[in-house]
This record gives sequence, C-alpha cells and structure tokens, in this order.
Amino acid sequence: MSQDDIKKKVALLPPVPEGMSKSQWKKVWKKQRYAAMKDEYSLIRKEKRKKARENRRAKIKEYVDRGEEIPEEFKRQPRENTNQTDSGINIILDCAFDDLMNDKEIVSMSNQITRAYSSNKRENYFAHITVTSFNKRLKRRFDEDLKGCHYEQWKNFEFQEGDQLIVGPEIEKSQLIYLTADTDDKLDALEPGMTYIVGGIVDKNRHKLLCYNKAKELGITTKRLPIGEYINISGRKVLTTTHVIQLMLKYFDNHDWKEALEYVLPPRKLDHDASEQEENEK
Ligand SMILES: C[S@@+](CC[C@H](N)C(=O)[O-])C[C@H]1O[C@@H](n2cnc3c(N)ncnc32)[C@H](O)[C@@H]1O
Repeated sequence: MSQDDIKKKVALLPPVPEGMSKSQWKKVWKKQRYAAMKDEYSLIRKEKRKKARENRRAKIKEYVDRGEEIPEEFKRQPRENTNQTDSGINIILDCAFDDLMNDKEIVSMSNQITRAYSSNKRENYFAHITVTSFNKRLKRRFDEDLKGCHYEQWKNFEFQEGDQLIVGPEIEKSQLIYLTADTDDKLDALEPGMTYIVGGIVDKNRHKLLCYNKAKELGITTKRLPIGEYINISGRKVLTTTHVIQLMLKYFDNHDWKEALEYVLPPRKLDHDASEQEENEK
C-alpha cells in the first residue's frame, strides 16, 4: 500500500458513536487508527531509510569511480567518540511534565532523549546527564517500545524516577540554573561544576512560563540562552530540548555560542534573510 493510499484510508472518519462528540471521536479514532497502521508506517519508514542508504552508496560510488575525494556530507560520523573530554557540567533533563504531553509528543520526547544520548557520546565534550521524574509514560515508552536501546546501561546518562529538584537536597541551589526562554536574564557562559536544568517537554509552547514558574517556586536561578545576540532566527527563540543539550556540548569546543548555534540549528531556523534585511534597515 502506498503512502497516499494509507492517507486516503485513514482520512475517512467513521460515523460518530452515540454519546460522543465529534472532536472526542476524532481523538479516539486517531489513536485507534495509529495503533492499526503502526506496522505499515514502520514498513514505509524502513523502505525510505533503505532508499536513502542506497542513494548515498550510489553517490559515493560515483565519486570513487571518478577518483575524486568523497565530500564531507557523505561521510558518516563515528557513533562513538573515543577521544572525548569531560565538560565538567551536569545537565538535568527535567521530565516532570509527562501529563502535559499527548502520545505523539511523548514519542517525540523519547526520540529527543535518544538523540541527546547519541550527541553526548559523539561530541568532543560530554556532560553528566540525568533524566529526572522518569516515572510515567516516557518510562513506559522506553521500557516497552524502545527496550532494545538498554537505556539503563547508557554511559554518562542516568535515569531517576524522582524529581531530584524537589526531593534531592544534594545539589546546592547556587549551583543550579534552570534554562528557559521565558526570562530576560542571559546566560553568558557555561561553567564546569554547575548543573543546568533543561525542561523535557514537547509542547509547541502551549505551556508558556511552565519551567520558569517551576524554577521560581523552587528558588532556582533562571537564564535564557544568548540566541538573538549571535544569530537571527526564524520564528520563536524556544528551542527543542535536544537542540539545547547539543548546543551546550558544542559550546565547549571553542566557547563560542555563534559557532555552536550555527552547527546545531537546522538551516531553516537560521534566518539569513532577516540578517540582510536588518543590515539594510540600519
Ligand atoms: C521545547 S522547550 C519547552 C518550552 C516550555 N513551554 C517551557 O516552559 O520551557 C524545552 C526546554 O528547552 C530549554 N530552552 C528552549 N529554548 C530556550 C532558550 N531560548 N533559552 C533557554 N532555554 C531554552 C528550556 O529548558 C525548555 O524547557
């Protein structure tokens, strides 16, 4: 079945059952249809990955046949960097917001955690990362759907069920900084010995001030990343959890926010037109 056939098949909403509103039924139907189509979606994804691999191999072969150097973009980074240095910072990935995410967002959050883990293994500098409040659907997602990834054995990446920020008095408040886009206080540099907290939530900014308010209630300093100071960005300056972690790791290469931002953020986020426009308006 092609992707278009699947789209057509799932677009039809069966009659609304009695006692249910159309919007309630839409939600239930979406869940049911996702469960039913899961295997087909997974097959399509597999197929796409296979095609991408074949294309990449064919392109590499063209370069090799012509006796030319293979461009960097076709070279794979090794999965693990055996020459890493400890950045000296700790990162808490605060996952206490499980109930505020829908199922799709939980999947996205779990993918972000695995990507953060890959980056922490691969970059030149690593951090000590602890996922806290790992006790509900996110944990279930790892225990059931992602059990092959053996997260309990990840290096420099720990999972805790409790909310360390609330129950764990072992970290001095003065060594904690909660990162949030909702403050005017700018983070200038990352300092070894400090613990930086990143909100583990995918919410498309539905829950504005969520992490800011939590930090304030707990008496933890809040800081925003210095984004606008270094680059023009399309859209909101709220980054994903993974991008924030990748940015922090990359920062240690040369203690250069601009370089780290340009490396980590996808080109569509870097608004080159906006910078030209601003230049013209000066
Ligand atoms: C997708 S955002 C979550 C937004 C959420 N509404 C909140 O209240 O933070 C994921 C996390 O990345 C961090 N983050 C994102 N953009 C940031 C920025 N510009 N400065 C500092 N931290 C940021 C924050 O820790 C945030 O909780």
